[in-house]
Amino acid sequence: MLNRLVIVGGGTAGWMTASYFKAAFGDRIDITLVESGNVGAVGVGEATFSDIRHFFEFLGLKEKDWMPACNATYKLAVRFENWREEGHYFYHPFEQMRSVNGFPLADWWLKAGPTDRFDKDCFVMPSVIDAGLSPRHLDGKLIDQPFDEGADEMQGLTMSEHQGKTQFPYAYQFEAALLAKYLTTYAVERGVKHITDDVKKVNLDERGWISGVTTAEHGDIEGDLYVDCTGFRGLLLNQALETPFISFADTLPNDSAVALQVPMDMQARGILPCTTATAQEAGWIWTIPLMGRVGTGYVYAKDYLSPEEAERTLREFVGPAAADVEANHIKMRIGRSENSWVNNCVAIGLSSGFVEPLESTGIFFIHHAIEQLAKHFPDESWNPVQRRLYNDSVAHVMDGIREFLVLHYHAAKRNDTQYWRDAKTRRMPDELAARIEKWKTQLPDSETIYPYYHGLPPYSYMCVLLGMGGIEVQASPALALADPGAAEREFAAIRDKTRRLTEALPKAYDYFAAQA
Ligand SMILES: Cc1cc2nc3c(=O)[nH]c(=O)nc-3n(C[C@H](O)[C@H](O)[C@H](O)COP(=O)(O)OP(=O)(O)OC[C@H]3O[C@@H](n4cnc5c(N)ncnc54)[C@H](O)[C@@H]3O)c2cc1C
Ligand SMILES: N[C@@H](Cc1c[nH]c2cc(Cl)ccc12)C(=O)O
Repeated sequence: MLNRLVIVGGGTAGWMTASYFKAAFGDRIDITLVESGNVGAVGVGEATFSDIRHFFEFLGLKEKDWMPACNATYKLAVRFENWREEGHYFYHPFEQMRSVNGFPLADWWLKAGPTDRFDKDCFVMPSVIDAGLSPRHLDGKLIDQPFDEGADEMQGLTMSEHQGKTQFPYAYQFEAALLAKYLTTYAVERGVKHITDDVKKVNLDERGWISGVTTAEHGDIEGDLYVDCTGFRGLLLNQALETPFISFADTLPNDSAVALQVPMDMQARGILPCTTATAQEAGWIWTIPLMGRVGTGYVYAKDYLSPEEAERTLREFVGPAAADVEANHIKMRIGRSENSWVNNCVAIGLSSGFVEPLESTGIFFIHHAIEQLAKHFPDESWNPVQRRLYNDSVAHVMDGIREFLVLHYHAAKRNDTQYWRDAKTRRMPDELAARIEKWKTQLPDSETIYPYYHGLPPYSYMCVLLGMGGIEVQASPALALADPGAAEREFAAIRDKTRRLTEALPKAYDYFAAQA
């Protein structure tokens, strides 16, 4: 029975992988994780999809177990600021689009004669976020959602099995290094062997399969399946096995970032419970509120901006609080490995692929890859069909998210710099151009978005199209014949629920302070 896993790399990918497989297979799997004490983790990666709750549920962890240890907060949406024009913002929330008489409410919104805030008219959460509120009451009760932690609907489902059933109203934001540290303890307590050392050589047999890794001080480490969690360098998959990397640079130009971890009195500042993406002259700045600090960074294209200019802009954006904070400059490898599982090596995390952090998808990629590896875990036959099924699923998720991110830049109305003008004319994935033509006539639905599971529902595409404002969309002609009464009642119900929640819910900071 194949049951010896050797994981190289101890960032978020390495420790999520180690923890998950110990939770999945217990003592029936032998896991060694080796991580360098000299080569740091990338040091960012703080916001998630709401699906990450399946990961913590699978590990048997409740929010109260891990959130305080990771300075974590809730993320109710991504807030896009200044993507349409200066001063405009909209949300991409974790809230399903309601449907009236078979048409999405956004379609009725278009027919009714749009206001400038489709999100506040069609969803409840944007107003909850604007008010800086928590989605849980001080007693921990979640706003009326169909399920909560530990509910039957959460048990045993992978993310892909769960999508479309119910939409949990929030995701998480946490300090990446603290999560890796928390998961290290979780994994080592359950038997993972942790070695701090540098892998100096990846040894291949005559077939080109990995026979072991040689470390600087702990000799050779041998296993059955090797998991490359070495980040952008792809030490095992891309370097040792020479697996080609497919660049997405022709459609996603942002290849650089500069990050700051800014200590902050969050009680005085207050917590806006979302990740904010503020458009800039040559990219965008993320702002992620955590307990005790703010994570922020400028994601940009080096063809349009130098690292020095990016850092200067970021420091001006943050203000005096950034004065004594050291900047972390990062070169991002944008794209994906041709295959993430080759022979007996599987890459998970940045070593597998990455598409810039605009919608916080890096950790979603890790979680998806882990679930798929558990699903397709090999036996002695090393059935190539398992590898093919795995590689197809991982490639689809990355290719789908790539399309979704490219849509953001093509749909953004602003055109005040060469960067934003080029965003309109830059090549896009062939299929996306065809999809956009359809969406100009009919809002996205499950038939017209990227056809394979990639973690996003049609309403996410509606949010981008209606929020960014650069692509004209129209209401379904059929609505001209339909009775608007039901839609009007739905809009009124949203306004009523918004009023009740914004009157009843606690401030986000107050909720977390009460849980501490
Ligand atoms: C600017 C930026 C912002 C991001 N924001 C988000 C976000 O908001 N949400 C999100 O989901 N994702 C985000 N991501 C992606 C996220 O950071 C990564 O998915 C996550 O950190 C996982 O990284 P990793 O573990 O694959 O690699 P890394 O964190 O780089 O870890 C690599 C590991 O390999 C080890 N290593 C390297 N070489 C050797 C060697 N020779 N021997 C032994 N060990 C070695 C290192 O010590 C380290 O432990 C962001 C990425 C970037 C670049
Ligand atoms: N499965 C993802 C899809 C999703 C639905 N809404 C959002 C909003 C944002 Cl900011 C990211 C992702 C999503 C999930 O439920 O997290």
